[in-house]
Amino acid sequence: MTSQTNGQFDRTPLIAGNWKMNMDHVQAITLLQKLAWTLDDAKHDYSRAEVAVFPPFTDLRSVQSLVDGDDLRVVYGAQDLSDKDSGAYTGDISGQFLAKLGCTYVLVGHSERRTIHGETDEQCNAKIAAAHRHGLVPVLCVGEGLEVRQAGEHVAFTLEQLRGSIAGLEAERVAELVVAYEPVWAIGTGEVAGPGDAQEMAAAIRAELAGLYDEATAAKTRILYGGSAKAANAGAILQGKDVDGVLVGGASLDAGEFASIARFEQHLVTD
Ligand SMILES: O=C[C@H](O)COP(=O)(O)O
Repeated sequence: MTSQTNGQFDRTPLIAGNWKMNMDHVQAITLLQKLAWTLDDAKHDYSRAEVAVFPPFTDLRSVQSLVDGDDLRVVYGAQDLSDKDSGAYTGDISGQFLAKLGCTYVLVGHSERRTIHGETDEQCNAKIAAAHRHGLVPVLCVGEGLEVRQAGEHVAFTLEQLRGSIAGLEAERVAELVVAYEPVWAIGTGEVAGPGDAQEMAAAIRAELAGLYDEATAAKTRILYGGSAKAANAGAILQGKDVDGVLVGGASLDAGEFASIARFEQHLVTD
């Protein structure tokens, strides 16, 4: 079956699991092993959907050992990074350390970082630069809260976050960037934006990138949806032609459920 999400632009869908502050390093091994076995059993084709997990920092060395030791195809990243490379920044984690742990990706500006820790677009911008200094691909999270959505200002709000976070970025960096649209009101609530809402925002983000850069660059950026995504709704969400994957929180803690999301092509509604 041809992927309906990325066909003409050859964007490989990304199914990303953000474990948030769940799973210690022992539990991480069990969860990742189960996920890899489930995908292997299903003969998952990773070229049709890339699978990434984002464990807590303290799990990353164990995850690296398992991935390297068992030659797993699942890739991984961290949930945050410092905008600095080293120095007196107690509690912060350098992108240099993440690169050394084999991370491919790093989340930047997740709504929980923005709302709980007060991260600004300027800080996200500096963190994206730090990620690039260390060869990590940033997954930039943007999205509006409920009041903004109810006021009908969700597109303008989200695009402003996008512009602020990527200011000054070169086109080739934008082409490899992953943007995750996560409406805050849909995170961990069971409320899921409709497939139409996800596609509306993904298209608006792509159009904004095309305006800031050019069509060819914007056509390469992968845009994900996040917020109460699960196997039952992933197929519909991923029907959107500009939606190139999902950033999954709660449902990524269940290996079977997350593997089923990665196998979303089975859930696509075909004519
Ligand atoms: O990073 C993931 C998002 O915050 C979505 O979380 P959720 O799937 O638990 O709603």
